Amino acid sequence: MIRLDQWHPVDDLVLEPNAMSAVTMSDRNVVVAAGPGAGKTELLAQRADFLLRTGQCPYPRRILAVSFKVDAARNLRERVRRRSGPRLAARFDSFTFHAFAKRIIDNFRPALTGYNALNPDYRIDPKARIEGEQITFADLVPLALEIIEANAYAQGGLRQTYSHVFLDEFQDCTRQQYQLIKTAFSHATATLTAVGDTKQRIMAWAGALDGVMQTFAEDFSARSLPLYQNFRSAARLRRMQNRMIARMDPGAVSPDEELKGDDGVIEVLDFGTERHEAQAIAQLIDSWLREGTAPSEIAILVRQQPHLVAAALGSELAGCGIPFRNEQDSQDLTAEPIAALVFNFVRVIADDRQPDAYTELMRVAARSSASEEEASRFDGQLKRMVSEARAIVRGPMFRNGEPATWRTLVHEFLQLVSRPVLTALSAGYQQGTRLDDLIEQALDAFDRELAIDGDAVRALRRLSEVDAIRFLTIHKCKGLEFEKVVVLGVEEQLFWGKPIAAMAEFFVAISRAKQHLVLTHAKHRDRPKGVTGRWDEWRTPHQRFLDFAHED
Ligand SMILES: Nc1ncnc2c1ncn2[C@@H]1O[C@H](COP(=O)(O)OP(=O)(O)OP(=O)(O)O)[C@@H](O)[C@H]1O
Repeated sequence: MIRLDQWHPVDDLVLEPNAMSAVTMSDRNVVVAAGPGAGKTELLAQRADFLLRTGQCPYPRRILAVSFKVDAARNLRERVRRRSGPRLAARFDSFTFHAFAKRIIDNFRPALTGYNALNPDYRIDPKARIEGEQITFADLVPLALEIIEANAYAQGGLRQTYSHVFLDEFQDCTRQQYQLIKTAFSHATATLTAVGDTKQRIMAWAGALDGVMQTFAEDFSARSLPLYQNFRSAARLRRMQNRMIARMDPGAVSPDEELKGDDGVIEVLDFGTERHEAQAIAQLIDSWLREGTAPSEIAILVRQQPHLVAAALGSELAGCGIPFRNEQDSQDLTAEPIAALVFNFVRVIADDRQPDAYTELMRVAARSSASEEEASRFDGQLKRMVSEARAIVRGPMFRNGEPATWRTLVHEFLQLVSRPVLTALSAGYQQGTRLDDLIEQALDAFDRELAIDGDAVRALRRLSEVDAIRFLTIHKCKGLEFEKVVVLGVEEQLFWGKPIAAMAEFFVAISRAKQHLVLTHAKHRDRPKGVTGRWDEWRTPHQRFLDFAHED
């Protein structure tokens, strides 16, 4: 532990005065409002380090951080681990609102009564609620709230556990989520730090509370500390963001002299059809990769239906052998330890130059070994299984794109690892059919990728977080950043709805780019096969948004 005056920002980061005050604030709630790339998430990571290292969060108490998306929660957890090391980071719990609510339900489930009572092995299913047996994601926060409101033990437990609470992307907090935080912590000893940007408020349709940052400041007597920097984007990109800010929140505009410079690229590309668009963007991506840009630093953003809008680009990239991940379904899945285990096993079988995957496999799979002798026996069994499986997939009878064989091999491997080890991978795996559902989802995701070109190694690269470029909806890209961003389809037919909401989404999309932003539109997009709902073939560029790209 170090004294307060001995603490310096980790990695020698220079923090602007308000950021430094927010990071080192000892006993007051704080709300930090700032634009994209201002370092709000970084501020939380630095604050975690300050609190843990100086003992402001005294052992055994913990810090709770609540985000909206799985990726954002993981991002923050990893930043704290990198900054503070695993020992201190072990007292940092970074959850999504859903995961936080589920924890409360799992720990205090007997407090739920009547229609809300749940069996110990209840399931979560997006489709429907079945009394006692199954709830939907939308039920998680209200049920957790009911527990906290009614049960003094639950309330006391939370308050004793957490001395500090962080709220990331707070502008998108819904009424129920806010109520949960307020009920759990308002009269408590916990100190709260909320960060957000009202211009990035993109969840209004899902009930994000209007003016929640202001409400929080009043309810929690929080000190308001705005930030002014943008550490992410190059000058040209910042000027574009600034032109949008002038429209969305004139008071937050930066003075021109702070945004001078020729750094950064913005391109607006106009195409006749989605096929021309796909060919040109695939070529552009190919040139970026050849120049040395890492695949994980390239993102394709689409407002809605990325699997349809970006389908032509997906085929074009597959044709060029460029791995990509459509994160409509895989983003949350790859964060699951069981999916990582399944993919690592297939990786080791399909490609024998994967020492890291093999080591990871051993690390996870050998957990049940009680003694060295047992570990070495397990090691032998695993080696034998891997070499037999490799022989099968390299044998003359095996066609690479044959999903059934891969499934059998994976199931044999999981059996060897044993059920208790698998269920110990994550707290939720003991419950209901969650573990088996995730195994099936991982295998289905692999099958889908395998069906593209029948090549298991490429299928895995597409599922990887490092080797593949990412296709994301704007909602999924919140809080993330990339060197190169392509916003596909800046068209009236995609950016429809309430103008303020559509503008906020466009703002979130363009502000993810560090260096290079490409905005596209096509005049015509063929109706994809099998789509019977609304689909406009003829498209109009969203001129108002595209105009922000042009310097005056
Ligand atoms: N004080 C700092 N000095 C240098 N770099 C910083 C600093 N703070 C943050 N950064 C870097 O700037 C980038 C943006 O930071 P961060 O993601 O925390 O911004 P944010 O405010 O959460 O953005 P957004 O709201 O757009 O998601 C990151 O790459 C981060 O590492």
